[in-house]
Amino acid sequence: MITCSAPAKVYLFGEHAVVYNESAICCAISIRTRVNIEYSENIVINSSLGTTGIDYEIHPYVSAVVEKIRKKSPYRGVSISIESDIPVGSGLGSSAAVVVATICAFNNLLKLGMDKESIASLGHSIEKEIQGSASAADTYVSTMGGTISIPMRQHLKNPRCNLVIGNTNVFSSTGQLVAKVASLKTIYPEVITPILSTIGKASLRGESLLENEDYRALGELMDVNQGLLEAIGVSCNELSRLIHSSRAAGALGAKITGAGGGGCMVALVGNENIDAISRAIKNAGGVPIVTGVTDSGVRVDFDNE
Ligand SMILES: Nc1ncnc2c1ncn2[C@@H]1O[C@H](COP(=O)(O)OP(=O)(O)O)[C@@H](O)[C@H]1O
Ligand SMILES: C[C@@](O)(CCOP(=O)(O)O)CC(=O)O
Ligand SMILES: [Mg+2]
Repeated sequence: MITCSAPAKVYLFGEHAVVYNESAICCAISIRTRVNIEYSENIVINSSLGTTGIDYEIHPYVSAVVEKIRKKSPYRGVSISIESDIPVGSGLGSSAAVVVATICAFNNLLKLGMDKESIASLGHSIEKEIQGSASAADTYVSTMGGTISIPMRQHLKNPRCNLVIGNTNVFSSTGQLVAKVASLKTIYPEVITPILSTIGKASLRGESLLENEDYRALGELMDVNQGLLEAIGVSCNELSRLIHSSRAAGALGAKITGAGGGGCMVALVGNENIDAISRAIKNAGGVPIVTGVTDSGVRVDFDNE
């Protein structure tokens, strides 16, 4: 049996815009998905979503990994069992974490010799295939850990601040939200393209603010980024309520993380305000998760093969 795990992520800047090659800043966070794998007679995939074989309805991402790896290196069967602390369909990159941890598990079981760059790259091609179109951000950050600017794939300083996430518990599908932005961009290219490019500029400015540890300005620009996400139609009442409540309770900045339309927001928070902001999120109907950045990307947790 082999167990590999990979982290969730939040976007400080740049979701959606990054799909169009604009800049983004992502942080890997200390919430993980673990994938156990062992040889078996046939293919079994077990998770909180159900127990299946190759099944693109229930387990599209894991099924795609199983089939892609089989083409690279044929094997008879495996049993895959997934345990995850990452809420599914909520903007924290559960799809990327499960893809990357599953590839890593195969890499060790079948001794494929893939390095982290090739794990991230195969992960990205699978996100693209299942999601329709996808940036490299989620799979790259989940593979490498830390704070990373995309598309340059540069490691940045981790923010020395807390991240308080608020989950609306409203499920959203990344593929659908990405398609919604694509459709707006096709209908109103002269309006939507500059918004996406302004998000990219906020992210680039965010890189130097992070370097200088100017968290007040970083938070202010995260709020600007949120305004632009509202403009492209990826927020919702529940998210806006959590975002405004955490700002009122003293967050340095607060915005959606990930695809939006439900799922999670993230607030940048100084030490003194963690409790007040968690309470504000709860009172506004959300579930708070206090977390921080992890440098630990995908890793092998257990291997007795
Ligand atoms: N623990 C898990 N086990 C199996 N599949 C998972 C798991 N977590 C996520 N997935 C897959 O990822 C999909 C959600 O991905 P997505 O819509 O991109 O949302 P997000 O990545 O923001 O959580 C799920 O519908 C499922 O196919
Ligand atoms: C909206 C997007 O920028 C991020 C999606 O993140 P998540 O799947 O909602 O965690 C899409 C992408 O980068 O592929
Ligand atoms: Mg996803």
